[in-house]
Amino acid sequence: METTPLLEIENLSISFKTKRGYLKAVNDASLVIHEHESVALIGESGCGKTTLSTAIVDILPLGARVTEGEILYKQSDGNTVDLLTLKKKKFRTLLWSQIAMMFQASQSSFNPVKKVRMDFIDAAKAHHPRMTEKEILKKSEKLLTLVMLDAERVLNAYPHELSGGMKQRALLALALLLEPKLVILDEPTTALDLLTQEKVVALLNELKEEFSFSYLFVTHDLSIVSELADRVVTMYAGRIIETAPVASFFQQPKHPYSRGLIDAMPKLALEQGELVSIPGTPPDLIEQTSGCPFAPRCHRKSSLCTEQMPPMTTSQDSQHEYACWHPYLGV
Ligand SMILES: Nc1ncnc2c1ncn2[C@@H]1O[C@H](COP(=O)(O)OP(=O)(O)OP(=O)(O)O)[C@@H](O)[C@H]1O
Repeated sequence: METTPLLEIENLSISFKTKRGYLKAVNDASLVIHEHESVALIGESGCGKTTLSTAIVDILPLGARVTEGEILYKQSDGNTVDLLTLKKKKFRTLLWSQIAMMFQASQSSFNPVKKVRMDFIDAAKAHHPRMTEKEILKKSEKLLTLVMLDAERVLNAYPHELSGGMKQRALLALALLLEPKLVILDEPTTALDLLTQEKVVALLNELKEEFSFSYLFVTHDLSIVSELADRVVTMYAGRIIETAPVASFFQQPKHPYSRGLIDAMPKLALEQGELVSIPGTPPDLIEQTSGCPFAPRCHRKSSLCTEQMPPMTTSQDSQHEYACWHPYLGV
């Protein structure tokens, strides 16, 4: 595995201004994505996955503000820039050409009154004005075929003429058009039926091999994580609480929350026996407490847990990083 960092998120905090006060959706999060690496961001609903990933591509929702941190990106020319302080114009040149995204809401990003071909042509022309339409369409056809679509039909269709699954795959082809180095996918398979899900996961793996880019993908589905990720990052209450290589994550999760997620996973749990859900619900992120945010739901907690937030610790074999006073060690 190549270990050159492509994206380094350092001590990132993001708050939403709400009627009840500031809600800290991302809290001091640090995360590295290496070149050619596929990283899965997991955690229950509302733990900050989408907020963190939208910050990378500068599409934070209204009311959200980065209060601290850096997002360092190594550009194709080798220079590193902080995406958070980059001028808008420069940022736009990076977007799609080096960093592409496919978000839950992005199915509606096709222009509803134009044929799909125009989205491909406009995207390519914006970055490569000298590319001819013929060249763009040839490349688009190749990519659409790769994602198992009838290229001619899709390019000549209006978005509403395509099913959800077709649109999702067409978006993937569009995201790859400019050969980005990093692709950010938010719930890439959520809108798809099981069979199409399997195809898309297989396809994402193939595409990664063919184009050797990096993925950051957000998902609730741990079975996809096991098939697609090289490394897993667990978030809870806006914090990153564990990161580990995928095999080690599933075999020996250190943080009780990661273990809880695995035990609550139907497909994986059934093979091993019982399926157990995590009691309770994530905390209100407006009320920040000093201890570990998972403590109220954790069966391993001690008084220390409710008093002090555990620091990020590296496991003895250097495989895991976890923030827990009472991790599962030697399992
Ligand atoms: N527009 C908004 N205004 C106020 N709070 C928000 C807004 N969007 C998200 N939040 C809050 O920020 C926190 C993190 O939300 P986020 O959507 O990033 O979580 P998530 O892990 O991606 O959840 P999901 O898996 O459901 O997409 C949650 O507490 C959520 O309620």
